[in-house]
Amino acid sequence: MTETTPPRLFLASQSPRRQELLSQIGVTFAQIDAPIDEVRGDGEPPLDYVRRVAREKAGAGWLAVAAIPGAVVLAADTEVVLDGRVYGKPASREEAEAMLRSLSGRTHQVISAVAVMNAGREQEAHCITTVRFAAWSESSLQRYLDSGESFGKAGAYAIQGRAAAMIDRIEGSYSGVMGLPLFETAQLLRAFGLLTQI
Ligand SMILES: Cc1cn([C@H]2C[C@H](O)[C@@H](COP(=O)(O)OP(=O)(O)OP(=O)(O)O)O2)c(=O)[nH]c1=O
Repeated sequence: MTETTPPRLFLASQSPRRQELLSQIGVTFAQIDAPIDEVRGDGEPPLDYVRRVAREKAGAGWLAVAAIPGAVVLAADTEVVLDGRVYGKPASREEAEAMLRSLSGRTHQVISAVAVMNAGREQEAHCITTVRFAAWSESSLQRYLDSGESFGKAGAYAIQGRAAAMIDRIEGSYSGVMGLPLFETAQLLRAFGLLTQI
C-alpha cells in the first residue's frame, strides 16, 4: 500500500525563538503546547539529560496529535553547561545574577538537542557550542538584569539580544545557542519528508 497522507509538522514548544527559527528555514508547522517537568537525574551527564528532555518533550507533543493523519512532532531542549553544572532558565533575578556571575569571563558550552517523532519512528540530533563570555562589569551585569532579558533563557542570557555585546566568540551553532540547531533540524526534517530544499 502506498502512503498518501502528506506529513504535517507540529512544533511542541512554547519558545518564541523556536517558532522564529523554524520559520526561518521555510517550514510550515503548527505550534502546540505540551509542557513537561524538566528534572535532571542524580549524576545524569548533561548531554544525556538534554537529549532525554528533547525526546520527552516530543513524546508529550505526540500524545496531543497522535490521532492526526501524517502528524510529525518536533521538540527541542537547550541548556548551558559550565564545570559539569547545568544552567537552565533562572527562576528569579537572584538566580539569573548567580548564573551570569559564574559565566562571566569564562568559556561554557551550550547543548541543544532536537527530537522528531511520528507514528513509526523517532530520531534525535544534538549540537554542542562553545561560547566565550567577556568579563561583565558590575554595572553591565545590573543593567542586563534590569532589562529582564535573562528570563526564559537557559543560562540567563540571550545571544540574540543585548548579551551579544558580551560574547567574544562562539564555535558551533548560533541557532543552537538560540534554542534550535537549524542544520541538524533540517537534516531530521528531510528524513521525515518535511523538507526537500531550502
Ligand atoms: C543560551 C540561550 C538560550 N535561549 C533560550 C532558548 C530556549 O527557549 C530557552 C531554554 O529553555 P528550554 O527548556 O530549552 O525551552 P523553553 O522552556 O523556552 O521552551 P519549550 O516549550 O520548547 O520547552 O533558552 C535563548 O533564547 N538564547 C540564548 O542565548
